[in-house]
Amino acid sequence: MDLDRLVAEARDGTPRAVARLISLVEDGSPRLRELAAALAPHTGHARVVGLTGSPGVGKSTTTSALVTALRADDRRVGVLAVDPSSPFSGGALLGDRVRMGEHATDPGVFIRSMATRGHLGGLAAATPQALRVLDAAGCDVILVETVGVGQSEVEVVALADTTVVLLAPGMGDGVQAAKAGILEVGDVFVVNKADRDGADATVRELQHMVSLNRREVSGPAWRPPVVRTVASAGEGVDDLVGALDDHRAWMADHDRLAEGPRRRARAEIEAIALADLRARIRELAGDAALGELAERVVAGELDPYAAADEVVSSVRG
Ligand SMILES: Nc1nc2c(ncn2[C@@H]2O[C@H](COP(=O)(O)OP(=O)(O)OP(=O)(O)O)[C@@H](O)[C@H]2O)c(=O)[nH]1
Repeated sequence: MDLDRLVAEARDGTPRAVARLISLVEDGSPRLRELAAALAPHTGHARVVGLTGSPGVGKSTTTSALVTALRADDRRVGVLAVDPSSPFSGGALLGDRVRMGEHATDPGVFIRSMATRGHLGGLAAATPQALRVLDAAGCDVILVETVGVGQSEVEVVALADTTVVLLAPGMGDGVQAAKAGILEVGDVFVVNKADRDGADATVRELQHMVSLNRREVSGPAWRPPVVRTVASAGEGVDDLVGALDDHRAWMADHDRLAEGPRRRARAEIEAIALADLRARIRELAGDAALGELAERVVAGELDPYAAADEVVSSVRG
């Protein structure tokens, strides 16, 4: 496979090339190192918006409505749906095309879901790599959507430049959000299904929680807005786009635009390094040396920390 040609085709906006490159990422291809080098000169343009929220809160509907709004503004859009709990790639799943049906044939939109079947560094490494593929493909905005609100989902959306947390009235979502730690990562909060009873109460509860949650910071702090939407009717979506742009502008004004890319790079480097170390330790596991260390720990001659020190120093060596 000619990687340079694939990258060139992806840069021309060929959906098949983009899809193949993301598959390489997903599968943990041995050529990822080469791919990272080939993509590097063509990245750094896209802004990444993460969306998270409980199942059923309206993430897909909101994402789709956002795509419509961004396309009306002639921005090229990537959508990456990440499911940390699923071993299945959605790349070829019908579900995506159904979910994003109206955008499936728009050449200005790339839609892709991703699992990390073979990727050693897991999502922390795979997500930034997939984002770079979409960035190189010329996306102005990439929407990263996760399924659910568990810890790993929160970690994924926190890799974004702007993180959107969605809630809906009457789901006890505020409490759940606090538990899952998503109040800390939210730059913009959305109360979707604002056509339902209890929307005002949810907005108030959220505004209160967000104000309590504001950490002591030395410099000026961004105040996360709470936006009301009825995504299924497209209502409030322009306000959401406005809030995203406001956050972007605020970050630019405060010289903080590099924070997102830096966070992604850190997560990626750490994940790759850890995966590499783990692989080397596993290699050692087949080795007589590790068996010997285990024997000595069992016999009480060595404590496990000292044994681990020996493993680490032999991996280093
Ligand atoms: N009343 C109302 N219904 C909505 C609104 N937005 C979405 N829905 C409906 O809520 C249901 C769930 O929406 P999805 O967009 O699939 O929700 P999701 O959060 O992506 O759900 P998962 O895919 O399960 O994570 C669908 O039937 C939508 O039509 C809204 O603003 N008001």
